[in-house]
Amino acid sequence: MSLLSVQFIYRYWAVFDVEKLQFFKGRFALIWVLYCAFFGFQYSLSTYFFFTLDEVSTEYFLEEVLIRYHRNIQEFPATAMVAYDPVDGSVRWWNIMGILNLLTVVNTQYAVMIYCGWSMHMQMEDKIKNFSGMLRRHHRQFFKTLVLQITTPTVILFIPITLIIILPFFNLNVSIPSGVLLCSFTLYPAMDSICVMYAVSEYKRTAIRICRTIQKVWKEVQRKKLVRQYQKVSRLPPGPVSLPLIGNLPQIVYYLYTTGGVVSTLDFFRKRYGNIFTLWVGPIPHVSIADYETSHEVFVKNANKYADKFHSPIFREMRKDIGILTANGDHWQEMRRFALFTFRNMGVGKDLMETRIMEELNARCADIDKAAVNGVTTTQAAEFFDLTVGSIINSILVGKRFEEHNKNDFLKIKEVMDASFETFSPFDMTMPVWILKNFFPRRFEKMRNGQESSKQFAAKEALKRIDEIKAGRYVIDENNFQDYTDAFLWKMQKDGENEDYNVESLKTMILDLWITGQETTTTTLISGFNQLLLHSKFMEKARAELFEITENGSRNVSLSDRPKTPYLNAVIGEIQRHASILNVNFWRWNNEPTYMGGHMVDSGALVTAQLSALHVNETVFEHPEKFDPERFIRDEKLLQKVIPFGLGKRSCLGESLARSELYLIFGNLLLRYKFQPHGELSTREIMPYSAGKRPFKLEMQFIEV
Ligand code: HEM
Repeated sequence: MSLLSVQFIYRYWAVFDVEKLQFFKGRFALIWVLYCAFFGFQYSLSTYFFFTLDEVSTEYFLEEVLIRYHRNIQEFPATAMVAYDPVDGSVRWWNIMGILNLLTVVNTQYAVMIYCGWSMHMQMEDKIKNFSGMLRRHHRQFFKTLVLQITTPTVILFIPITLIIILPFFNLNVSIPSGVLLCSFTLYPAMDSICVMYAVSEYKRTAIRICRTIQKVWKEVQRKKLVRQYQKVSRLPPGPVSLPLIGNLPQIVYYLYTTGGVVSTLDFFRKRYGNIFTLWVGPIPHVSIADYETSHEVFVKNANKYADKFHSPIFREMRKDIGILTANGDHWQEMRRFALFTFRNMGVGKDLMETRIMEELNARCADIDKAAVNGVTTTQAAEFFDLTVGSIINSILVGKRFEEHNKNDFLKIKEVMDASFETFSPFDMTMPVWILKNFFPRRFEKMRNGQESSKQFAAKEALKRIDEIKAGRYVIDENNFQDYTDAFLWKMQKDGENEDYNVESLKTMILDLWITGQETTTTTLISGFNQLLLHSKFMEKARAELFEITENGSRNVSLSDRPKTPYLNAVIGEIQRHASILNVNFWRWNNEPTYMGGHMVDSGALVTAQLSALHVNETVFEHPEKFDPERFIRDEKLLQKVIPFGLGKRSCLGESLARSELYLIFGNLLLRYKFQPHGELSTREIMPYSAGKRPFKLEMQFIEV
């Protein structure tokens, strides 16, 4: 403030008494500095002496500061003004003197400025009328600048400060929003320069020139981008008109809103632009293929080209390219090869695995039978299938089954994983990591911790085994691995720990296989029973077929029965087509320009076989919205066009296991029980806006046949 009042004095003399300014030449210019320093010191010393924290003010602010800022006021340097003693109401003169001193400093400056300013306002025009035109303009502009320069801080700085100082006098119980005040204080330096640029025409012209140059450069960049984007777009498969930088986001958001979900939006674009279409998500073109032939041509015939998946920045940061689900390159290849090899050795798709699946199913059915009242058990489908499928995958991975007595272990793993996945929103998946880390640090930490604890929970048994091996209480039988963990640890023992085989990648692999193997199969089973309950005639026909081939249910249905059950196969095919559990399939990088369905797709684009859009393509599946297993009886070849497990190098690793589970669970449950809904059935899509679907809430009754 004293700096501003110096400027007022200077201007005043420049107009009315230029002679006086001569006095301040050379070392006498220091007088201006001394003037400012004098008031500055007075202000600082009075703050230091009068506003030091004492017992009363500490006590007074302790709770308030703790509640508002979560800090203890005694732990950082602070000054405080408390006008009255909160206990006995006596005036705290020491603080009052400080306040009076501040007011004196401020008001002295205002007095000087008001006197100089008012005199100039009244008499300046008369005084400068004989000056040259340019000088007159300069004087006017400098005066205007000074008025603006003092008005701005008065409004955004001094009035709020005065309020803070004055209010304690009146012992008013008001809460001042300190965040807003701090913002307005910090605006001051910027406002000061803007005032000068606004009032002084030379500065104003320069500022406008700089802005115009920036605008020109920006336009040029946009024009080049637009041209490049146009060139790219004209070669890519068709799609809606895209804008620079944001691409088709406005259209995507609009159609998500108007059509009610991701699948209907993709279906809308497919109908409008054909079976292969491009959507620009931000600056990256995403090519969706929604017919079987082109998908096959791209992802099977040219499989090697499409092995690399696109992973969102946050997953790249957290997963460090380890595991299988969110990894690429040599490590991914090795992990996939090893997992397939191990699953095969453990009998996936063969008798050995059938025995494991049936053991789990029998155990669950025993629980159902035990709970039956007059042959009827009512249960949540999610609980039944979660436990069955979770137990299968857990026993394959770490050799531990879930039963009634340790059901809570399973529920805990699932709860931790669900919570972890629910923290990831589409926003987190698209934002660069530095933005999340710097602007949303708590959210970022929550997501990271969620991932870590999911990994820790899923791999708990494997970590225990490592300790047991070290303590000599467990020895791996290399001729008879009990589970995936045995096989992995054996590889680590044999070859030594290396960048592919180490404890961290074992933990990540267990988590990845858990995630991919559990929710997918459960969602399909629940969605399937929901449809069968809605269309019981198909359930009855499938059951009749099963009775016929098992001599009236005198034995279990086995995987070897598959060729003899075309109706059940058709029912499962239709369940998978209809459930189509991924709304959006994983994206792959297109690493070199390639023709797809007659269109050239540039390198750098993302491509996928859009399974959900493919499964509702009416040119392939007539009335796709209808649940109609008999479409596959009428046309046997149509079943090939249902591809719920994807295609090519990154297709589902657990396809064989999942197919066995679906066949044995649907087949044997239909053979053992009749089913009825308990409560309302749903036809509504769950989470239509997310990348994957979630299981229905389905309560049903198991009725002994
Ligand atoms: C009905 C059940 C299942 C369905 C519908 C399903 C579907 C899928 C789909 C669509 C993909 C992505 C394919 C692509 O990118 O084009 C996938 C990937 C994967 N699935 Fe499954 N899946 C199921 C069960 C399982 C099971 C039981 C496992 C076994 C543990 C499993 C393990 C995986 C893995 C590891 C991947 C990633 C493969 C990679 O990136 O290389 N899935 N699954």
